Amino acid sequence: MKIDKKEVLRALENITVPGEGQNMVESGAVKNIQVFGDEVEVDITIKNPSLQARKKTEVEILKIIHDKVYAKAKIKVNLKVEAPAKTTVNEIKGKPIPGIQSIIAVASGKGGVGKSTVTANLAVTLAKMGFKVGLLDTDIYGPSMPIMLDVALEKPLSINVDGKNKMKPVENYGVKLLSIGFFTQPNQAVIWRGPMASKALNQMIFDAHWDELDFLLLDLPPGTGDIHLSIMQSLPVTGAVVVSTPQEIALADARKGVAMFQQEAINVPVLGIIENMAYFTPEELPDNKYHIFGKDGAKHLAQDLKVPFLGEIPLVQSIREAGDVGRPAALQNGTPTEEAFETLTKNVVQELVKRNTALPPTEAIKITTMAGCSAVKK
Ligand SMILES: Nc1ncnc2c1ncn2[C@@H]1O[C@H](COP(=O)(O)OP(=O)(O)OP(=O)(O)O)[C@@H](O)[C@H]1O
Repeated sequence: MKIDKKEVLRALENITVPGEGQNMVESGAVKNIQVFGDEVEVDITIKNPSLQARKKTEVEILKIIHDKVYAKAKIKVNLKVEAPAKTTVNEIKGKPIPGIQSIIAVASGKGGVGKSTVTANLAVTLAKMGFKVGLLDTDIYGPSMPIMLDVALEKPLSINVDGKNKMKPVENYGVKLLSIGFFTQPNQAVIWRGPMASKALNQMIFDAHWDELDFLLLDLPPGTGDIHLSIMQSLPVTGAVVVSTPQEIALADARKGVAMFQQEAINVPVLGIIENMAYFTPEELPDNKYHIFGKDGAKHLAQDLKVPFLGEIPLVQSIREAGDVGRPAALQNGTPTEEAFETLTKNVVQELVKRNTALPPTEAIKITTMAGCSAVKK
């Protein structure tokens, strides 16, 4: 009996490789077929490396050739596995929050590096640029955003939306704000455990009427603890920025911050690193730069970690004062500070656009274990 190669091909068109949509001929999995009388040799390459997939492929090839071509054919299957290169892109699929285009998490490894100050200024700058902006202050350890946006004495109202009671964010300078700070007494130390905090955060996200937003900024608590994991678990974060000063100990923690977002279980794209307090410029000597905390530390860290460097913000007395009186410095007109925040904000938006064209949407992350997150307290 002489087997016809074309018949073998036709037979193989009836079966697929496990996990691949097209039949194995169409998908290109079948690389070669050789026939010698009643002997058939099939070379096939599959992507799925599991033993089950390899066995199934082999058995199905034998079966279909025996069924459709020749019941006594002597068949040899040469199976090769070529798993696709593991992508470093975000594999997490998106379940976006209706109406919210992008969620940007602002993190810092170390406390006090100016993460909240930078977040508040990013928010008002985005609003000045005409974007619809929301800001969620998730810093359970020290929610400072109500003060920075001068709404500390206000409270979110309850409104009815489609028959449901929703929390209406407080708004100032074109920025909608919800903060843990609205629900605690001003001098009350908030010592919340992860699950409590995450419940409150969930309410501020899903039981709030944010309406349409181009950007929702998240002011994360400092560090890389379980609250961060809780947030990543419940929110489709589009990208993260990490704020650091150029100082060595801040940089070491910023490195941990970047690593936290990049670890496999979280895998949120890092849009870049921001250097705050990059240098000091006295008001009376605006051209002088004193690198109090070191020079270009965060820039070098960004290069080292191969993430974008988003810009530097100087240490300026008026930035601190503006934060204290609740009118972010970026609201100034025509000052170098306003300019610095504008450049920074443009860079963040640019990186976000790049990210959105390169990667799929981020889904709320399903973390089942905290293993691998070295900074998580046991
Ligand atoms: N560029 C800057 N120039 C001057 N002062 C600044 C600057 N950035 C931040 N500050 C001041 O530094 C202090 C700490 O800033 P901020 O509260 O924003 O830090 P943080 O990183 O959010 O802190 P934490 O996360 O620990 O609450 C504040 O008093 C703030 O006004």
